[in-house]
Amino acid sequence: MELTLGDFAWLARERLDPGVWDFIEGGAGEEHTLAANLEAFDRVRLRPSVLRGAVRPETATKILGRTWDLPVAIAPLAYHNLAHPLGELGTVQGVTAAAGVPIVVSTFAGRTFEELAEAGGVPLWLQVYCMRDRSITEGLIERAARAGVEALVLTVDAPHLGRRARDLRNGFRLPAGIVPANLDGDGFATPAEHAAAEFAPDLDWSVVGWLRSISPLPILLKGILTDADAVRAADAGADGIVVSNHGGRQLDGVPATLEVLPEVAAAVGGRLPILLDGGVRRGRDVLAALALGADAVLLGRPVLHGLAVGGAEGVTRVLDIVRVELTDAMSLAGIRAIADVGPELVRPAPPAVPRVVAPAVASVVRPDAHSAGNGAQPGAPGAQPGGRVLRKEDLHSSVADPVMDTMNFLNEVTLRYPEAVSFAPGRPTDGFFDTEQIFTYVRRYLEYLAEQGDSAAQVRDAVFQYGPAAGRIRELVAHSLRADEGIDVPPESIVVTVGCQEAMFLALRALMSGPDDVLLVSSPCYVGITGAARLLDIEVTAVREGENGLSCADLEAAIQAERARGRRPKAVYVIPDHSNPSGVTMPLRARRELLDLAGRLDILVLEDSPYRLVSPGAQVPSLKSLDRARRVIHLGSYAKTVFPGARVGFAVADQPVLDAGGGTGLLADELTKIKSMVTVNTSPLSQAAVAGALLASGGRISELNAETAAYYGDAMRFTLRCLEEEFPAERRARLRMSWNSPGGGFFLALQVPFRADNAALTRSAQRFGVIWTPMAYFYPEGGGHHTIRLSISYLAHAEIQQGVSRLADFIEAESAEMREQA
Ligand SMILES: Cc1cc2nc3c(=O)[nH]c(=O)nc-3n(C[C@H](O)[C@H](O)[C@H](O)COP(=O)(O)O)c2cc1C
Repeated sequence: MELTLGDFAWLARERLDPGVWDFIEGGAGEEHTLAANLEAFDRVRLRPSVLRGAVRPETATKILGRTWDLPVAIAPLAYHNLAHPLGELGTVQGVTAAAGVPIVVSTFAGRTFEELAEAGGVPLWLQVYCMRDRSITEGLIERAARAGVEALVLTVDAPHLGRRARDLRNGFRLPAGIVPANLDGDGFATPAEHAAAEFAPDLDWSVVGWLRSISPLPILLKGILTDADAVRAADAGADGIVVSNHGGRQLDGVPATLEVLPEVAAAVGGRLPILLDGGVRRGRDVLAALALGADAVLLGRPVLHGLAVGGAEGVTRVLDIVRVELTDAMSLAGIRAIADVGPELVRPAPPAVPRVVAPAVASVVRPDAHSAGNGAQPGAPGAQPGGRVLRKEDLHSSVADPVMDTMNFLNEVTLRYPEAVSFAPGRPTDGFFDTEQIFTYVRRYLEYLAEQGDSAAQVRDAVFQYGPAAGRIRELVAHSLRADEGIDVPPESIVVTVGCQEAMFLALRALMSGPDDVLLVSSPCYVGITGAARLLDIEVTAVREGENGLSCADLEAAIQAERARGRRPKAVYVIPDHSNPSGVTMPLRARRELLDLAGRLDILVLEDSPYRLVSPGAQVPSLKSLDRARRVIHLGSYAKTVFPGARVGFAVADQPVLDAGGGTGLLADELTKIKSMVTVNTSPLSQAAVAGALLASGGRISELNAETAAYYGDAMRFTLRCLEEEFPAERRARLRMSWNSPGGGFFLALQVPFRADNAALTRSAQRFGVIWTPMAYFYPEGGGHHTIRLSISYLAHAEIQQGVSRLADFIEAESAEMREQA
């Protein structure tokens, strides 16, 4: 059961399309003002008077000659039908059932004034945006007045709409069929564009006189934030003002409305009624606003939340909650009637603490059931008002880097559209996992230790205790590398890591020693390496990949260019086999050239190759196996070959390191030192499981994966066949699309004529039930906007077939839309 308006917010979020949720919830800029509105109310402390006998407080109040059941009206909100098909009709019905309070109907209402007047018994006011073409505004006001509207609320803070990042990121457009019911014309689909074209940008105070000249209705000005403007409003003849920052949707950085209220109230000195909106979420917030000088408040987003959750009844419940909370607060504070509320009710506010507001869908983890039910405010699950809150800008800049957020959006889309076929996850198929295997593997390893002569206590400690930082299973890894890959290195040159990600991190930390050091990467590039570089403040230079992976000529040019700028390119990172994300494989000749270039230009090569042994057929020799000059640091992973839950990877770092005293060690020793301060050691239990798998296959991980590799190979071929069938040559040419045909790995790259960004992905998931990864995520220097990454590893044939067919519908629709816009 919903007990607070916060409960309604959570539920609404689950029900609404993410783009619509962001449109409703979002604010301008970095949403500081949006957060400030809420936080200002959080900081208010009330001073109750006890033993006042206030048994049943009276909540009615009189505004502009009319009695309201509560000092609360409904703020103008465009297009209620985004929240519920009933639109404003539901709001009117819901409010009528709850309380006699006015509803301010937006210029952009989705229902006609006539319908609304017919539907309910509460006063309707009209919110007015003044258009460049005043005859439109005049016509709107006349029509509203004929339908019985009782007051005009001119919005004065919107010469155009504020820059709302969420809408821009989402490419938000009003869904088909959502149009203003009381305006003629078109071009409404993108509210910001429409406003820029149609709103009068040059209004001055004379607009009040103009309104007065065309309508006898009371005029309120909405969007006043300073004492000076409040006085001007009174002088210009306004009948009331609304202290508002448009719910944080216009100029980001203006103060919370509650903060400016006392100064405005003092300046107005009772000449006009003062309404306030922005952040009212509880009955006690109403009391706080009244105590600080408002005559009433307007309720904004919570009304849409109620509508989304339960239509008209939802709106009734939202208002009921406000009424119950207000009555409760009045009664506990010893207040009998609204007229008794005065400044003595509030204590001076404690200092501001930044507050978290409902975050953009693009960057959140879904609310869990726990936080949905406990009345927490949206976006701040578990946040304690007054507790320590950190500012993001005070944290390391990497946390605000889009590269760190890329996968969140994908996860969010995947969770939101569980029915969609997803070509996004690069995870291994579950088909070959068997829970019993883990026990078998661990047992196998422990038996091996005993066979090697370890005592019972040593065997026990091998899994129960911390282990050596460099790893316990280095001999087995070395043996397997020799047997499978022809990589012949001593065990001491190996460090067993927590996944390959830690191996990358250690290698970068050790190699990159100064601000001029540069890491070269291919572009597109796996985000794990660019993310690790970002965490370590390492500069990355991207080199465009061709059909055969990195071109050595381009790489050489990039290295020389960096050197010419006084920088030190130290290493290049490559995935030479069936790369993530592009699926590209470097031919043998290119590998030899790369090693030659590394020698000539004195750089190291970081080779990451997780897909080799789960790909069908013979593989091109790895760079490390061809490396005769210890130029290659091989970064290994058992995620695809054994199982990702083990989180076991390794680095082969056999490069000698000389110290100042002339001593020599291996780079692996240095990585081990760093590791001891990062993860101490890789879980011995996980190492035991991986070691068991290595032992079970005599070190030949390729043999262990023969069936798996055949499965992935088959999935790749089947996907390519489905693409051929869906897009025969003629259709492919018409749509200007193409794709590559990797012989293994998990990924392929599809070129499309339209922009394959997050907005397109959302449309694809929502309307066509198919999810993919925008390749642009993987371009460190920007680009890839017309490419899609498809992963084949996780889907059965039937899903692949259905997914490709949905993809075809999506691509047709996007291409048609693109043609229309051209
Ligand atoms: C989805 C949405 C649409 C809005 N549409 C309008 C509008 O058409 N005209 C207007 O003056 N204000 C509009 N506003 C601003 C509200 O009237 C109000 O100032 C704000 O929502 C109050 O803050 P709150 O949502 O924190 O209660 C809109 C706000 C939202 C959230």
